[in-house]
Amino acid sequence: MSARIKICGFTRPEDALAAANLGADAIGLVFYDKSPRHVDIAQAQAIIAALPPFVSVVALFVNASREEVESVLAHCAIDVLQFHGEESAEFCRSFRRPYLKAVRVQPGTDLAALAAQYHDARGLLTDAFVEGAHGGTGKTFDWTLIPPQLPLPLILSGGLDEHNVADAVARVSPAAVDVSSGVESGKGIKSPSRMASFIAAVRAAQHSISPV
Ligand SMILES: O=C(O)c1ccccc1N[C@@H]1O[C@H](COP(=O)(O)O)[C@@H](O)[C@H]1O
Repeated sequence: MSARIKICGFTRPEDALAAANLGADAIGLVFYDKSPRHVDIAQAQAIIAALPPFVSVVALFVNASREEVESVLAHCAIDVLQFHGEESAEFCRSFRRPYLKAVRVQPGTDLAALAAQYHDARGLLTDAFVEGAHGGTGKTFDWTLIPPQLPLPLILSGGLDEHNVADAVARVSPAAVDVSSGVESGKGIKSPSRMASFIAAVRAAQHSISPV
């Protein structure tokens, strides 16, 4: 299986369209108002309207209220929810949508236990633990903290970029990778050339692991 690619934190329709045209499988929209990549519903609708068919739209939340999540779902064509805070499994599954649970990994994080807790998630998304931040920091973490066998698909994120993603794919064999800062020219502004290099690096790493 080739690693699927999600690029997160779009604020402009033209960047999301460029990502889709370059081959991204999914784009992420950040509904967290403390993020420099935050979008409101009108911005999200414009970004989604620019996309071609068969590109998944992921809505990212950090400890949002039920009403906030439901409002986004009511107004935007969202395929997958991504929860980046301390949301319970019960809360995540209550929307009856595919969801990803993000975990900020540090020594002692029990990923196997978290995979059991969020067993109905579409994947466990591993990000770097950075004190005081919920994600999108551009920091990597120690990938050896990821157990070799997890009962959920692993989505690797945290500080990935065009220079380290091939190594990450070769070492961790994730089901998918997720990147935000590492393909930007400024906060919330995605660089077409960095996105192209990132996607090419993932594909090349995959090809060297399984050439057919
Ligand atoms: O992108 C953000 O601003 C953000 C804010 C709060 C929580 C998560 C956020 N982004 C997600 O963080 C990871 C890692 O991002 P990076 O590549 O290290 O910048 C990724 O899953 C983003 O979707």
